Amino acid sequence: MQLQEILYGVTILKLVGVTNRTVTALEFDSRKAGPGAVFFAIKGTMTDGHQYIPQTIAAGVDVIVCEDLPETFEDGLSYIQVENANVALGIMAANFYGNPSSKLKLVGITGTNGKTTIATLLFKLFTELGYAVGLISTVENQIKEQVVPATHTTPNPLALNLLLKQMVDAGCVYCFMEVSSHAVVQHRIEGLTFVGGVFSNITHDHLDFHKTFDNYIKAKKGFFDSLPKHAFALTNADDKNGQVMLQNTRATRKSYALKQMADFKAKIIENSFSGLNLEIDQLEVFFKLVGSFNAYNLLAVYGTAILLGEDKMNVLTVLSELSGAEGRFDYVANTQKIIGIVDYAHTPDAVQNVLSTISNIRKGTEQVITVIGCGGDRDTTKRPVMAQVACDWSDKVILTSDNPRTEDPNAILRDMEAGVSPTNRRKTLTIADRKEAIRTACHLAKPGDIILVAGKGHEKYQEINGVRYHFDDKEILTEQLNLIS
Ligand SMILES: CC(=O)N[C@H]1[C@@H](OP(=O)(O)OP(=O)(O)OC[C@H]2O[C@@H](n3ccc(=O)[nH]c3=O)[C@H](O)[C@@H]2O)O[C@H](CO)[C@@H](O)[C@@H]1O[C@H](C)C(=O)N[C@@H](C)C(=O)N[C@H](CCC(=O)O)C(=O)O
Ligand SMILES: Nc1ncnc2c1ncn2[C@@H]1O[C@H](COP(=O)(O)OP(=O)(O)OP(=O)(O)O)[C@@H](O)[C@H]1O
Ligand SMILES: N[C@H](CCC[C@H](N)C(=O)O)C(=O)O
Ligand SMILES: [Mg+2]
Repeated sequence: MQLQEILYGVTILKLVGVTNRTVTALEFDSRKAGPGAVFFAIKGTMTDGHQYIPQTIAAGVDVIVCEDLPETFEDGLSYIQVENANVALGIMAANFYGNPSSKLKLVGITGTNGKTTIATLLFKLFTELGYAVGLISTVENQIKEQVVPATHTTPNPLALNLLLKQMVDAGCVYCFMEVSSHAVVQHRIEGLTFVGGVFSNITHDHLDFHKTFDNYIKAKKGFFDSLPKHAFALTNADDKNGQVMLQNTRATRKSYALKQMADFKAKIIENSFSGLNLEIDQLEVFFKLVGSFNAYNLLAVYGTAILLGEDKMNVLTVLSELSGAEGRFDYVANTQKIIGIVDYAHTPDAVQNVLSTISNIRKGTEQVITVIGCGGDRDTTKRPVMAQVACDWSDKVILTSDNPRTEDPNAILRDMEAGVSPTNRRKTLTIADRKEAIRTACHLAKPGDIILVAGKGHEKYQEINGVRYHFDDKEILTEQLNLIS
């Protein structure tokens, strides 16, 4: 492809060299760049891509996109100075792959909790309704029935546009994708055309990256600010910041809520371990998903489907048959009727939602035993709060490791313990080995008790010092529950 075609829509501050040259690849990692590639020098959180420019030139790269031009230029090469290399990467990645997002109907879902659930339900719903659909999510990406492993919630612009192109080539009509706050700030979604945006909620998370809650709100809002006029923007009116999200959007504003006036309304009639009975748009429907927070997710899915022109009855009929996403309120029971629940709750709000759901459903005498840890190299301020919430809502809590990544697991546990009040201390144990923690919870449980293993959901690994060891909460919980039955 010609460089000048790929540059369409990019604001160039300064150009050195020609643009009528052929480009065969785009790359932002010097270690992968070679002849025919354009190298993007990105200022990251760990290092500055500009320092690798000489290496990429030595490897045969002949086009450099950067924010700071080098002091000297090599003959025959092209240097393109832009204000923000991430923005240029997004736009050029979209151009390079033929702007696939404009060739299907792309809907983005953002918010602290619920993105995977909403995106996955939309994927399943539209597939059942007979469409060819794509999915981009934390658990996995999908091109119709083909599964493509996910590395991020929202992939980098190159991986993202390649996936979208593969979806278009496979005949997909819709794509439902999660839009993380990191993706908005790092412009991973720059250059994409959305037909709709959905907001789930915003609570405490990722303050290591965004620094303040205000910045975090702005990041999520940035997605709605960038939506085009013909798109819809569907928000949760019950969330304190639901309206803020849509303040400056050009898109058509729509809302859903359980408590406020909204375009799409629902009421919880019954919430049990077998599912949710909702009154939705004056119809009473039973859904297989458990927990009042899922009433919001279901309503968001319903609203989106209606805004995309689907028939109300068809949507509700299919939706009532669907199960949720893997590792979200996933439960197993043994012959002694001990219930084990695996859930991806990894924020204070999600932990509280899951535990309050359990507490609303249980009959009263059973104990709730929670096994919980916090990830390393992530927001440290959520650690004591998550431990506190777990203690406040459980009869026993076992603090354990999540993905320590490069941190000392015991240091993470000390941060969590700081949130445990003196009165809660007597119901808390600390067992760093996650398998041992789950095993202990199973041994402490009596018939009828409920064990919640929170934080890792669908993850099939535990990351310790850069190595991912096989680890599956549901597998271990099932094995341990069977051993004692
Ligand atoms: C904090 C963060 O989001 N980091 C992402 C970011 O990396 P970065 O900005 O830190 O990059 P860096 O390591 O400083 O390097 C800067 C530049 O130099 C380049 N480089 C670096 C070394 C070298 O030898 N040569 C070279 O060219 C790098 O390729 C990069 O272009 O850009 C990279 C490429 O796109 C991502 O892989 C990386 O994700 C890391 C692995 C990550 O863990 N991200 C998480 C926090 C994340 O994105 N999570 C969200 C939300 C999760 C959720 O709540 O669902 C997600 O969307 O997944
Ligand atoms: N609407 C909701 N409100 C509050 N909590 C929720 C909601 N939906 C799901 N949760 C809780 O949050 C956890 C994560 O849900 P889900 O994976 O759908 O969210 P996510 O936004 O995709 O998370 P991530 O940012 O990690 O990808 C669930 O396991 C559940 O405990
Ligand atoms: N996708 C989120 C969730 C992490 C879940 C938890 N298991 C952890 O490792 O912290 C993140 O990267 O922050
Ligand atoms: Mg997700």
